[in-house]
Amino acid sequence: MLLDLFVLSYDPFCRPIQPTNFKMLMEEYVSLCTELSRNIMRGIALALGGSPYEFEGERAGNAFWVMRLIGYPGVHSANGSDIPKDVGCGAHTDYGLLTLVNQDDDITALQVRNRSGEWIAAPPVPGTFVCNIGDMLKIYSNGLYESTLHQVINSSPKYRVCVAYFYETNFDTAVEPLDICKERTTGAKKFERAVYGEHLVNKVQTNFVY
Ligand SMILES: O=C(O)CCC(=O)C(=O)O
Ligand SMILES: [Fe+2]
Repeated sequence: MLLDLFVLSYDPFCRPIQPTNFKMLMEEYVSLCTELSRNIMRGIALALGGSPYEFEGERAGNAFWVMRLIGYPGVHSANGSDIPKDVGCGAHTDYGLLTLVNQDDDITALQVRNRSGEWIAAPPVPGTFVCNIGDMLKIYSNGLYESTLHQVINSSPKYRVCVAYFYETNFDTAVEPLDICKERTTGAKKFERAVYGEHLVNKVQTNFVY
């Protein structure tokens, strides 16, 4: 994996003070993404047959969020034949509830694995986000929503920027299939209970090997 990574989360002291409007813009962006994610989750809760507020309160009321600003260097090759395949991000599923991916409009690098096991491109659609389902939503919905395997390969000569906003349950939340989702599937739970923070730490330790 080869990329430039900057991670923003709760800690306001981690935010750069240069350029001077960075902090203000990021805070505004995060607040809009949080509001949008909350509304998407309300729509999903309704679609699952629950109340719109199913994922609030104890479940994700005080949502944990992380935002990654990721830069993927462009690939330069003298003869076009030796393009390295490692400028990107390896195959993974996201950890939490939802991810809002805001990617450069003119580079197709994000790929998603479909049900037949093929990798298909998720080309940018200007003015839209790609919305990934995360592992916690897969568990809550008892598999009615799948956390999609995805990867990023930047084989373009251009530097690609992606801003990924992750909307997650509270760190200490114990997540298990909702009754309404069990009833709509086999009646039995397909996934064991997971504490979100433990799942996160475990995945980060196994996904990012230094
Ligand atoms: O760069 C992208 O398009 C997606 C990044 C991603 O999947 C992630 O940060 O989890
Ligand atoms: Fe991801």
